[in-house]
Amino acid sequence: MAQIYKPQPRQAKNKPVLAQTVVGLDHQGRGVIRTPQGVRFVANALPGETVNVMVDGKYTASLLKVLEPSAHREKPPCDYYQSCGGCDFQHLELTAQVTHKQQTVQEMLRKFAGIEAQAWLTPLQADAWHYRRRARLAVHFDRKRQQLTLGFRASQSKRIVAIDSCLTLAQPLNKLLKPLRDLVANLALAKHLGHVELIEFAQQPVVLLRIATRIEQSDRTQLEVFAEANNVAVWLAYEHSVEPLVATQILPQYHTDGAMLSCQPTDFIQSHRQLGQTMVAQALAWLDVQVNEPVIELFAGSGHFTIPLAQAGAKVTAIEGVISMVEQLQHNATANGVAVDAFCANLEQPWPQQSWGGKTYKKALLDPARAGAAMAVEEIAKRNIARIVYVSCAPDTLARDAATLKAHGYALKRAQVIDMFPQTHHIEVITLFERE
Ligand SMILES: C[S@@+](CC[C@H](N)C(=O)[O-])C[C@H]1O[C@@H](n2cnc3c(N)ncnc32)[C@H](O)[C@@H]1O
Repeated sequence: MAQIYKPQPRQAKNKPVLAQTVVGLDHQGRGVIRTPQGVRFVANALPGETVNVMVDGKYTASLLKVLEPSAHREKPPCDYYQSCGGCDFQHLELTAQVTHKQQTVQEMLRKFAGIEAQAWLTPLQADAWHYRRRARLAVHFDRKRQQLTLGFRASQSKRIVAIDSCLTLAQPLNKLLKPLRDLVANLALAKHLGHVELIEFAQQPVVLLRIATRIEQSDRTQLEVFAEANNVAVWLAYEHSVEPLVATQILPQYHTDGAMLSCQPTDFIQSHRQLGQTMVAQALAWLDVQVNEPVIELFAGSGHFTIPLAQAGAKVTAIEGVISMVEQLQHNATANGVAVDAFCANLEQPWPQQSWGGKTYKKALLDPARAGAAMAVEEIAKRNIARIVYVSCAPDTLARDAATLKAHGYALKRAQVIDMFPQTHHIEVITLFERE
């Protein structure tokens, strides 16, 4: 047989294996080590552990072996844990997760705002498994192999990890994973599907298909059979609109503290099936709302805090940036027999141009997205509002905004972690600021 030259596969560059002690945990839940080249962050490593690592980036190293484990290390119960990008804290015992979350907020407030909370309340916790009421599943149809993959993205990657079950997903959604995959694989639509969302609502779960084309009748029929068999509502989200598969389908509903609210399935809802309501009750208690007191609520969504505030007797002015959510909030107020002034505005802009910007408010409640509320806290502070409850899902922007409030004479009276995202490093915290 003729000999031909075959190139050898390129050897991966030999990188040294280092034995290191983990000296801390960063705000993304990664272990911190000090190597001769500088600080590196190591996913899955815990403080106090001795580990073998390989430096694989300017700021990162990968964990090869745990030589001496931490007393807080747990065996992750999920089969997909090493590959799926959804959870990153299953290897850490739950109490230690929550302690770490509180310490992270404390450190950020100290470092970026020079602030200590006057009191830290015991963290609010509920189910730590099967708690998530919203999930986005990635879909890929391999045309060559005629094969469908439905699952979560791998960590830091576009790769999809096919999953049959998820330990953090609410059970009514978890049960849908297998039948949903079988269904989607048979749809002509599978090739045009952006992704699929599963959302748990009060009446029944919603399966939301993000699609780029109109659907064929054969797909429609299959989806109707699936909806009936699994007691779910199917909704279709196009680029600029969302509609139910069945025209008579009513809007989904969710519970808030003392009320039932409707929303579009594409609207934001709090991710923990129990702690959403708990958090509203806590915010109302901390605001200590009095009857007829003027309260401004920012980043109001479809009324999750607004309606209970109005039910408690406050005269609420609610601001939200998405017009359809403002309309929904108004509808929810009417349906629950309360009056609310709701306005659509971009809260990154100053308020003087706004009709509601010139009114007097005694108290404020804000629940921004991760970007925080830089402009809104400037505006609140200028108005001499006595008491502010700020709910945050990002301690870095909370610390930045807390610095603004401190500069205007506010003190951080109380803070409390709400464990809204167990088994992940994500943090939710509720804070109370008052003028000194
Ligand atoms: C974390 S959600 C909270 C929603 C609501 N408070 C709840 O509990 O369901 C943040 C809300 O702020 C809105 N939002 C984000 N950026 C905004 C902006 N620049 N101006 C006004 N609203 C904004 C979003 O549309 C979303 O409804």
